[in-house]
Amino acid sequence: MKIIGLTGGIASGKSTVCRMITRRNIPLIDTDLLARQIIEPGKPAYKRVVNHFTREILNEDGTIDRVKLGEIIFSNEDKRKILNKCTHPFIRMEILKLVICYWIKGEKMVVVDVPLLIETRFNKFMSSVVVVYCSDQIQINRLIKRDNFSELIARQRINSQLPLKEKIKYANYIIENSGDIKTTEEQVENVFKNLKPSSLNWLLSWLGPPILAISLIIKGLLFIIDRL
Ligand SMILES: CC(C)(COP(=O)(O)OP(=O)(O)OC[C@H]1O[C@@H](n2cnc3c(N)ncnc32)[C@H](O)[C@@H]1O)[C@@H](O)C(=O)NCCC(=O)NCCS
Ligand SMILES: Nc1ncnc2c1ncn2[C@@H]1O[C@H](COP(=O)(O)OP(=O)(O)OP(=O)(O)O)[C@@H](O)[C@H]1O
Repeated sequence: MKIIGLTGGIASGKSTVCRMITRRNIPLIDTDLLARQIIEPGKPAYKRVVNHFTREILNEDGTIDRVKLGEIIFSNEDKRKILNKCTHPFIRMEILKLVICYWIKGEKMVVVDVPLLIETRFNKFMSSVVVVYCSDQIQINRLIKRDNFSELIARQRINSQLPLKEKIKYANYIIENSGDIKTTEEQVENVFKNLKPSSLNWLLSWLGPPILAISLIIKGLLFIIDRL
């Protein structure tokens, strides 16, 4: 199975492109959604996050106030690193579980939408990397408009990630999303026509998920050994 990593910058258009991908009946794993699920009360990362960030980040009903947590971590790099440490191992495990489910179902391709694909070096586990790109000015304008941020806050959030100009260096395919939706849709069509696995390719890439699983298990064991 081919595992396609889709990434980009904040508000560069990943979700917009993902909607086009799911309309093509290609399975998609949305890591922003996984990140939301693993910090729900009772879920594995919840306790870790609350221990580090205190009950100050909780809503009255005990759920994590995502707006408050966002304000803390996007204005403080050390705190952002702490949140990443609390959440990323669990997100990786959820991705792995879903990839294996799709593999068992016999899917030939799965797209994993990971905003921090390059920053976390998760791109190494992907068959191909697709970067959704747009110009700096358009990225900031779209972010301000969508989330109602001031320019300062928008810049702070953009600067918390590797610049898009750096990310495209790791891309096998770039989707240029500075233009209109129709132009983006045409590029999505072309990229995924190219990525469609041939039968021979499919046979070879069948080994993808087990290799991903073994690599992540080794990484987990090394992490545990390091902490002993
Ligand atoms: C900080 C949180 C609570 C903010 O939640 P909120 O609902 O406001 O935003 P959402 O999750 O939809 O993220 C929006 C975008 O912010 C960017 N972003 C999110 N987390 C991070 C981070 N740790 N570092 C840099 N950018 C990030 C991504 O581009 C993402 O697409 C949430 O993003 C979170 O838990 N982040 C840590 C987990 C993570 O790294 N997620 C990214 C996917 S792996
Ligand atoms: N080609 C386009 N033309 C006009 N508006 C667009 C285009 N692509 C995306 N947008 C708008 O820009 C905003 C950001 O797009 P989107 O939410 O898809 O980005 P994202 O990369 O998923 O963001 P995040 O990193 O925050 O999850 C949205 O309001 C979306 O409607």
